[in-house]
Amino acid sequence: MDTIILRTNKLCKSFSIGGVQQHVLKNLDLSINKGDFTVIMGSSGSGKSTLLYALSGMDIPTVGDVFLGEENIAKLSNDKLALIRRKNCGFVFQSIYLLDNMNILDNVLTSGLLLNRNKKEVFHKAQTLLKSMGLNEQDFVKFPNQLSGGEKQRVAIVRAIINNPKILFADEPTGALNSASSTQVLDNFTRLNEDGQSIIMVTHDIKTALRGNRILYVKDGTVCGELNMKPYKLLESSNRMQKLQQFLGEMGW
Ligand SMILES: Nc1ncnc2c1ncn2[C@@H]1O[C@H](COP(=O)(O)OP(=O)(O)OP(=O)(O)O)[C@@H](O)[C@H]1O
Repeated sequence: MDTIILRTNKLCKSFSIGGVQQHVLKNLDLSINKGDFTVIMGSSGSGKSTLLYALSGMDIPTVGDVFLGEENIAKLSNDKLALIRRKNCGFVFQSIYLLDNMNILDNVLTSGLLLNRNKKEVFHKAQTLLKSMGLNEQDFVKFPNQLSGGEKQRVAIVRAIINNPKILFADEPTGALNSASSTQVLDNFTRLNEDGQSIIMVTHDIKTALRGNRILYVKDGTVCGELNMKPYKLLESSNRMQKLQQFLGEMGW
């Protein structure tokens, strides 16, 4: 049976601009299963990033609940929320926020040591993960401005997973990358998911979305449709593309 790791209950998010309320998410009920590679799609401005931020505790809903396991993260103090987020959530964004004054290894270690004080263990894990992402030992002492965009994003993924997050959240992680670098980054997401990592990713890019096994479509403040597919490696890509295009067509994309 599927295990639900994240669940919303009547999730609403509104913004007030100049006294005018904009209701972006409206009574949204959603469950995310452990091990899924969930992709959130929808037209520009439909609320994809707003949903991702509410699901991950990066932002607080206006009304409603978000259960991460048993914990309702919509109702926590800022301090408690920050701790829960650090323990359970990893983040990868389109803009790559590495610390420019630290080398690659230190960027990863800084995150790892926030939760694990065993320096030797964190050091070993950081090196292993960086290598598994295709980075060489010579790269470890380089600074972010000495790496390509794709290499930097792979470091950002390592930093996001160094503390074994329950869920890896990604917002357009290949949005700023060229095609070859995007493929490398996506191959790493696929590999992590095959190893059991639950992933929730926002994208407007079909090639990126193909990596998911569950595609959610956001429209009118809610999830108005979903497509379930076999994991990426188990369903041939032309078949996958056809299914996704048909689904997106039905959704009015
Ligand atoms: N902090 C904020 N303050 C005010 N309005 C906001 C804020 N964040 C988002 N919005 C508004 O909420 C709506 C949804 O934004 P969101 O970024 O979630 O959309 P999106 O589907 O991710 O769009 P895109 O694909 O263009 O990135 C937009 O109209 C946006 O202007």
